[in-house]
Amino acid sequence: DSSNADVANFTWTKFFKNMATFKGDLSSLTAPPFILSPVSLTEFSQYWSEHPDLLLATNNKGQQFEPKFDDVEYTDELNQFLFVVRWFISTLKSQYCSRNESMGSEKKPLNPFLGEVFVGKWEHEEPLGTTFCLSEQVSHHPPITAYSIFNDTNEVSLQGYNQAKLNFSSAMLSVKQFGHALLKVGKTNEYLITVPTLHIEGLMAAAPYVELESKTYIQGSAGHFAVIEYTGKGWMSGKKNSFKCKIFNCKQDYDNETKPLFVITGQWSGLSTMYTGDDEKKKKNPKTFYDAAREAKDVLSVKPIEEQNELESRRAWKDVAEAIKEGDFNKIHQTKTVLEESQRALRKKEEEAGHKWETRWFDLVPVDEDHNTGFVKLSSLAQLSMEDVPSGTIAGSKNEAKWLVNDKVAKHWRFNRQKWDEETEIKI
Ligand SMILES: CCC(=O)OC[C@H](C)CC[C@H]1O[C@H]2C[C@H]3[C@@H]4CC=C5C[C@@H](O)CC[C@]5(C)[C@H]4CC[C@]3(C)[C@H]2[C@@H]1C
Repeated sequence: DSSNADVANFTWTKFFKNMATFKGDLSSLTAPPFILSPVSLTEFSQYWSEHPDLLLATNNKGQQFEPKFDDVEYTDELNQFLFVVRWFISTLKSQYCSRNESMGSEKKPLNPFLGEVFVGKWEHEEPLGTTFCLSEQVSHHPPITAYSIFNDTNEVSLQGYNQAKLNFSSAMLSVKQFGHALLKVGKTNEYLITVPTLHIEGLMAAAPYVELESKTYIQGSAGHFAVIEYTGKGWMSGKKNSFKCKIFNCKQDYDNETKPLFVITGQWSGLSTMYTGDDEKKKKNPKTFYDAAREAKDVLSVKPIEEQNELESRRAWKDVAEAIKEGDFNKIHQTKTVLEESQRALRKKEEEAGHKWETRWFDLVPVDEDHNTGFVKLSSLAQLSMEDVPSGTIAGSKNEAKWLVNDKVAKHWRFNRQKWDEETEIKI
């Protein structure tokens, strides 16, 4: 009824007023209740594998990638690289559209507390075993989530971390992503994947949704290099959620503007088509690469709340999530305050006892001590910055210099498998 509409309008305008001065991260964004999501940001790590079959298919074990083009010379590494690109494209709809699908629009996720964890698994038909998902809020100021998704049976493991820096300018909310993903397949093959800048469209229409911009780079340890360029509605392609992916034998071929081996174009939230580098211009011999709309996602299985540890997200946020689902303003505020107060008390106690919070399954590793991952090698191959700058920043670029605060050694969050193996309290 009109009073509700008035409330909604009032909060939108009030919201824009305080957004106009808004800078920074999730915690300082005060949003009206109807835009709040009952889901914590720690849960977003599962969006890297809601098609676990495509993640596991990256360990292709010599299998030929389909669709196959007759005039291309395939190697096992090239095939594997194509499986990696298809898995990555398949993650985007979950990452950036799942709230629109489940709640009608993008919403503001719950801002995880330090040490909050979210764990679950995908159980597969034999012989594919189980894929585990671990997510941990390794920092609260600024909010940083680290994740690890691994399947020992199939020898595929993904790890990474994410920090989102929000910036509101001229009624547009833009989001710079920091961090990256590292995929390990089998004993030796590794892939570095960067994450794109995004912005929120539809804010004025009170139906916000994510549009991606800029690029993703994928660098394989065998040399293969992919550049994925994102565009949206009203840009060149005219359709929202569009991308063009060019695949090369190596970064140098991209730099020298050598014809790509393959070109993939379409929508990451829908249908995409694959061509060889020769055929793309003439739109000759197109083959379906992936159809995001057709593939049912495999939802992560998570323990019932009563079996969860107090640090697990859905248990910790249970009362707040219920208040949000009820749309009960006061109860949201009251239940949030309870959680925030208990966190503040915990921090104070730590301070008095003189001990810092220990992260549980992830370590913050200086880049010159990062010997357990291929990050340094892959970043060098792709000539990407290893500094603490937005994901996908080119090494030595003006952009890198702009974001560099001082010459401190960059550190990156890394999964410590031994800490997980020694975990006794949190079960999946
Ligand atoms: C009243 C308007 C209002 O409050 O608007 C809030 C809007 C919904 C916009 C702000 C929020 O939008 C959310 C979108 C979130 C990103 C979505 C996907 C990802 C990918 C994932 O791998 C890492 C996290 C990331 C980048 C999310 C970060 C947080 C975002 C930007 C939320 C905004 C607070």
